[in-house]
Amino acid sequence: MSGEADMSQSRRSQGPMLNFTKMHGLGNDFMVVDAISQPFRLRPEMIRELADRNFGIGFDQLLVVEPPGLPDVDFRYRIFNSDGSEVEQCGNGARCFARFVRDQRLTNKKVIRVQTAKGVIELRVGRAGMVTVDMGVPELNPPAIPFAADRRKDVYTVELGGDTVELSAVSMGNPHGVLLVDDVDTAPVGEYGPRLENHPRFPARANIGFLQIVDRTHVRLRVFERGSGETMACGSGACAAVVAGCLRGLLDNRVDVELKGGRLVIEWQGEGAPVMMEGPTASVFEGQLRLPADQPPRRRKSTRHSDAKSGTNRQNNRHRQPATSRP
Ligand SMILES: N[C@@H](CCC[C@H](N)C(=O)O)C(=O)O
Repeated sequence: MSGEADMSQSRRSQGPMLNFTKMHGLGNDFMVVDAISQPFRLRPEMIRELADRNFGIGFDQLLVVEPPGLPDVDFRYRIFNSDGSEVEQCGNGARCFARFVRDQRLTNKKVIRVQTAKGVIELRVGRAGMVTVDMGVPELNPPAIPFAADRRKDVYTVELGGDTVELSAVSMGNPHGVLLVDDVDTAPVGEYGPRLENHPRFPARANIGFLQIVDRTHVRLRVFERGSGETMACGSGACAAVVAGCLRGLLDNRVDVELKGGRLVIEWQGEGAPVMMEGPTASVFEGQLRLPADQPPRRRKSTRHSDAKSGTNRQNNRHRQPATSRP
């Protein structure tokens, strides 16, 4: 399926066309763009317009594929929330990213190393669209999350305008607060989500997870995402929730996380170990949209040559600084 979006009503003059792919991981949906062959510039207000589900394409996050800026890394991965803010991590997006770079034949590797704003993550492509992501070691030290606290604890008490809530604070590259609830279906996601997202104890804002323990290997989870609102699934939120549940002694090392959009398998062996996330990816349609006129020059089109040694397109292996897309 393919389509063309005309976003020209908000534009004075018209620029080149941009190819994109609409994808999702358990209903957490993305617009994914190859900015290696199509360097582009989008301002935050344009991202907000494109993300709009009535007036735009509609997505939770925009994912941008760029050339890496480090040696021994295949790509750089940039993530923008639907409010236009650039963020450090997106777990469901990372799986879709892996599928996208293979579908677009930007690489034929099955293990792909990707530079994010918070370090390098490794993506492993499996069968039938399944991808496993090494999401790195969770950060629990309050200033690094960032979360305001005088010392590290597994559970913090937070004042919320007259109420008090208990939450765990975890960074998976991006900040998360995780609350335990009896039943996700009746959890106050719409009320507490935005208030905790913007709580002064999370100076960079946060994603807020509502975690129901079913048993030691099975949980249910809803996540109110920073900059996007409640989504059908949040991969980094699922990782943070399992870390929080393990820290409280409630979970085993391998847990099925049931989200509105489906199920992820999360594994964590404990302090100092990376969190592994396994789940599906889906490609929905390809489209084109016309960019505003103020775009960086396009590179000359050339045939893609697969590098026999690395498996990644040679063009991509040049370590270019700085970023080619500047939303
Ligand atoms: N949907 C994501 C997380 C996207 C970023 C998040 N909203 C943030 O601001 O940190 C996931 O699957 O992890």
